[in-house]
Amino acid sequence: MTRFNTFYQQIATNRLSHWLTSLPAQLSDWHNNNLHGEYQHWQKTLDALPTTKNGATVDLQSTVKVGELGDFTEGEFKRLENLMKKFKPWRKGPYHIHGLHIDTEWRSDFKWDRLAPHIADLTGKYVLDIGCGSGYHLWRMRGAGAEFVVGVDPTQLFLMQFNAVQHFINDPQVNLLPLGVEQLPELAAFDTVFAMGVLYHRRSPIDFLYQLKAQLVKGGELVLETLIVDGDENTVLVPGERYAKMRNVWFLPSGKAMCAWLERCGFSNVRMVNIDVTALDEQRKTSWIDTESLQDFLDPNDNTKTIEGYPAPKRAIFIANK
Ligand SMILES: Nc1ncnc2c1ncn2[C@@H]1O[C@H](C[S@+](CC[C@H]([NH3+])C(=O)[O-])CC(=O)[O-])[C@@H](O)[C@H]1O
Repeated sequence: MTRFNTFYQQIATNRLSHWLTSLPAQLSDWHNNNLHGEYQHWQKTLDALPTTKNGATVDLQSTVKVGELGDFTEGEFKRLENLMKKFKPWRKGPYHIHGLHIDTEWRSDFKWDRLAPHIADLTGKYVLDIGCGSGYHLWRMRGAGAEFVVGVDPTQLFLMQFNAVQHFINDPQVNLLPLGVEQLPELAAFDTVFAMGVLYHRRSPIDFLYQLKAQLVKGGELVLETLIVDGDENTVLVPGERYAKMRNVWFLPSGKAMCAWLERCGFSNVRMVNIDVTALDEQRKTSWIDTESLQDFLDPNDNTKTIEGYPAPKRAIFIANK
């Protein structure tokens, strides 16, 4: 909880101070009633991570990298690797921690490279990443100059992975809170809001778009990334029980439909800036996950289809202003 106390102190004196009316009660309720069965175990793993004595160099501009190989003794390095493996599956990354390459299932840097040329300059900005996973993109936002970076994600293992990386980078301007988007009050305080890979998990996508808008300052920028299908402004796929073996997938609009939804919700300057069919080098099985990956989610005889026969994952990035 100490980490959240520091966060409360920080926001007490910045433009997020109004969040203090609801956040401490929410997070203490989370801590008292919702901790994952493995939480205490994970916390012990975090506490056992080795510590560097001297300040390490941090590179967040082209990668997420802290320190160098050789900063730790061989024994400490082995301990670092074994402890980090206890937080498997590592889905979003990669991370380079004192020479340890956490080769995650996803190359999240590919997504960052696709969006970076199109977004407003983040220098000095307050940014929010909704559904941030382990927080890979939070670090890249900070690397791009953001002044204060907040991520929210309800999956507690991802909070642990973030805390493990934060243990080494130690940047108080980057924070992850264990909250779902539906738990956010209307903060109207962020210059840029990112919502990537989340819309298709929401049962009410239009309500979701209003929730995102409510976090932005007037004129602020939304960066939304989601799965799309081919079609016109009236095309939306609602898959059956599973899509690419995922159970919680609801709405896959066409690019045109997604733009129309954003406009209908009152966003302006709506544009689709990138379309990309997910390739097998972006999402793949590595030694940092024990589960299946994209290759297993596609039709083995036709990689243009999911195993259920739907169009294979195609993702698009949308930018709009409040
Ligand atoms: N109610 C919710 N509120 C907020 N987040 C949620 C919610 N429910 C689930 N999530 C979180 O949304 C993230 C989606 S993953 C995208 C990660 C990153 N953004 C990426 O673009 O690589 C993509 C995928 O798994 O398909 C997960 O971390 C969930 O815990």
